[in-house]
Amino acid sequence: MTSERKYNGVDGENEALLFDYFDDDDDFDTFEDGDCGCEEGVLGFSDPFSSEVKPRILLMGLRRSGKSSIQKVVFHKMSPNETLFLESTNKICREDVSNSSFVSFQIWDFPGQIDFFDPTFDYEMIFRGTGALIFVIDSQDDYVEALSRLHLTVTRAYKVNPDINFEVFIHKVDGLSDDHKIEKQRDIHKRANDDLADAGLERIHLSFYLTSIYDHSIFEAFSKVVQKLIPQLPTLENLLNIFISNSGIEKAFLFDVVSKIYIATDSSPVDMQTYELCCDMIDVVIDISCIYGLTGDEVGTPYDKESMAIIHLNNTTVMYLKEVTKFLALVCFLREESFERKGLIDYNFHCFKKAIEEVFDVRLKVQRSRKLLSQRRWSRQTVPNGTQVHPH
Ligand SMILES: Nc1nc2c(ncn2[C@@H]2O[C@H](COP(=O)(O)OP(=O)(O)OP(=O)(O)O)[C@@H](O)[C@H]2O)c(=O)[nH]1
Repeated sequence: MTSERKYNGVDGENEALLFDYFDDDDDFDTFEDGDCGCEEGVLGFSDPFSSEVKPRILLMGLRRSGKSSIQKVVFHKMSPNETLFLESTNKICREDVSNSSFVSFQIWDFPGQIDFFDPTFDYEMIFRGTGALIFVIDSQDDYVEALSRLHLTVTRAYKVNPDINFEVFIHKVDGLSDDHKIEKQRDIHKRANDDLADAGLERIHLSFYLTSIYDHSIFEAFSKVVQKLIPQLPTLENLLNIFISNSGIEKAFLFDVVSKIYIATDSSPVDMQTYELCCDMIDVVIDISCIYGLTGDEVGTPYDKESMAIIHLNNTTVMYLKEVTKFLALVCFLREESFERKGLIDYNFHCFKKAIEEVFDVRLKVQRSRKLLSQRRWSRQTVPNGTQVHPH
């Protein structure tokens, strides 16, 4: 479930517009449209008391590095081949992703050609509210320019907000052999870190991922980026560890069904094949349910409380999928002999699900109390006839 909103262009003559929108020191998430001088619907925060500040993920990199394709494939189910026809982005595109209470963030896709460090462009405001900055490097192209751009972006961003997670996607690796991939990663890793060391900024941590939209690597990389932004991650991992160790399960993933991002898994290592099998299983469940699960004129994903699936693989492994919440599914791998105790697994799953609901509840309560607090703050700043008084 995604909603897309586009900003006015920021290249050429429109650059100053963006500066105007952000021309304030406060976090704009709490502003009404009128307060920050933005065009109606541009920022579109209809609830001025909203305390939910969605983590912001920026997609940056040179032109044609693949930023828009990544966004379209991961969040719009666009097939990789269709991205060949994507036009170059000439506006900052913001997208709200809120598939579940846990997976809730904004993605900002930056046009490759903007002069990000133009003095009229308020990059400080953008970096201040950012949780993760994904820098996409086209591995099939010469990456010298991309590396210097990465260095410039990271150092500026770090100055404004040292808490940003810097994620480097070494992208389009589908055309490279395995040896070549590793070699490229090593080279890019070394050069990027050497540049930072030369600038005396060794403390900046860059994470590197080999990605392609033509396989599951892009979903896996995005999963890891998103997981770092989920404050409840250790709790979720802990719950999954307890669940699998008491149920004879070998591996379990908590998936966001729509995007196929896994938001948590137990602490055993993840291998790519297992992850791919989970994604395929989700596709099968959704496809079969779409064909046979809908009764009439219903629209949307036929994923509900009844959704579950069991697949027996030919290597004595069983895959078990169950609905956890409206948007989340648990996908488990276990041996056939462990699956004989399905009753126990289902009971443990019931307890696991309840625990997840409790984690959601705590989050909701925190949000409500924050909202109440900010409402009180606003009403104190408002005189009886409703005119707003700006505090000095
Ligand atoms: N081989 C390969 N091609 C890719 C991959 N990802 C994107 N591309 C191609 O790269 C080209 C550029 O992709 P875009 O998504 O438009 O790039 P962008 O970074 O958004 O470009 P700008 O909007 O100009 O900044 C398209 O033809 C895509 O099909 C990938 O993983 N592998």
